[in-house]
Amino acid sequence: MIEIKDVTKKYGDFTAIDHLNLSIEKGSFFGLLGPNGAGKTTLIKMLVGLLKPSSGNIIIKKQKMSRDNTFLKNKISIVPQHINLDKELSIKENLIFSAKLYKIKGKEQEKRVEELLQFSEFKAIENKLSKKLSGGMQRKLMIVKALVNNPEIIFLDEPTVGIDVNNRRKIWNMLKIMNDMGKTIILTTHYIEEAEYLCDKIGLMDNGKIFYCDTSDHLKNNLGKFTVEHFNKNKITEYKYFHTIEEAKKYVNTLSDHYILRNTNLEDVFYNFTNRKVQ
Ligand SMILES: Nc1ncnc2c1ncn2[C@@H]1O[C@H](COP(=O)(O)OP(=O)(O)OP(=O)(O)O)[C@@H](O)[C@H]1O
Repeated sequence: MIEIKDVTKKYGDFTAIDHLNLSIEKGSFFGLLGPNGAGKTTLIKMLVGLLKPSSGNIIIKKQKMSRDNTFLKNKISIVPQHINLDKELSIKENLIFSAKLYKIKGKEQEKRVEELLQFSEFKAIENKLSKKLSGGMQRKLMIVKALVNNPEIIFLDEPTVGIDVNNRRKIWNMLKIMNDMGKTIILTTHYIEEAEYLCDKIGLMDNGKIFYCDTSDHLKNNLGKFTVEHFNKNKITEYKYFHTIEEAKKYVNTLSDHYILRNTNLEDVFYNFTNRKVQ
């Protein structure tokens, strides 16, 4: 459904995206996981036509994405990193305003807004001004707003950044339901748990490249399902990875220092490749 073909983006002399290739299938929930500055936002902006690649092509539904491809722009939606609500408008008015931008009018507009208010459980507080909502609720409203044009593909740039665990869970549940409804979802995150919980495929991103792309289980199993973390004599943490618990236990029996034996996570995979932490 989405093909990124040898895409590079330069800001002056600086290469933010470096000859990147990627395919994303219809109906998938794809995560771009990487630390600040990896190039995630730049890539998302190119995918939605807000930025032009310096070279290479982005093909969505067999069409080249560009700033003026209105056919494609009607099939997609973006939930940006910054709050894009009109804070002086109520929840319902924000949705109506967004519908108007897509030229959805009359009875169709009423029906769509009503459906979204029900789906999001905002109905009971539909007249509340969006500036009175908590940060988590504002993020949730941004996602609901992105559904107004009934998009096939939704791009979310760090959708739960700075949100407490409780509201994060609520947003995750909503995104799962949207994916179950058939929407293709692409999100960027630097939260390991978010990528692991939501995404069926994850691209590990650093320095403008996706250096590894697979399911969360494959990414972890290829490294070794079990991790032993221990402080060596120089007080430096060393990590060793094992495919079976028996191998891991055999190894810890040889250690005299303090150690932790645990399941491998995506942070380990990322660190093993880059020597850097995601978070
Ligand atoms: N308009 C710009 N001009 C120059 N450099 C930029 C511009 N936008 C981004 N960059 C640089 O490109 C690199 C990638 O930035 P980008 O925002 O895409 O990363 P990111 O992974 O989304 O990080 P974050 O989560 O902090 O947004 C960074 O080094 C950033 O400083």
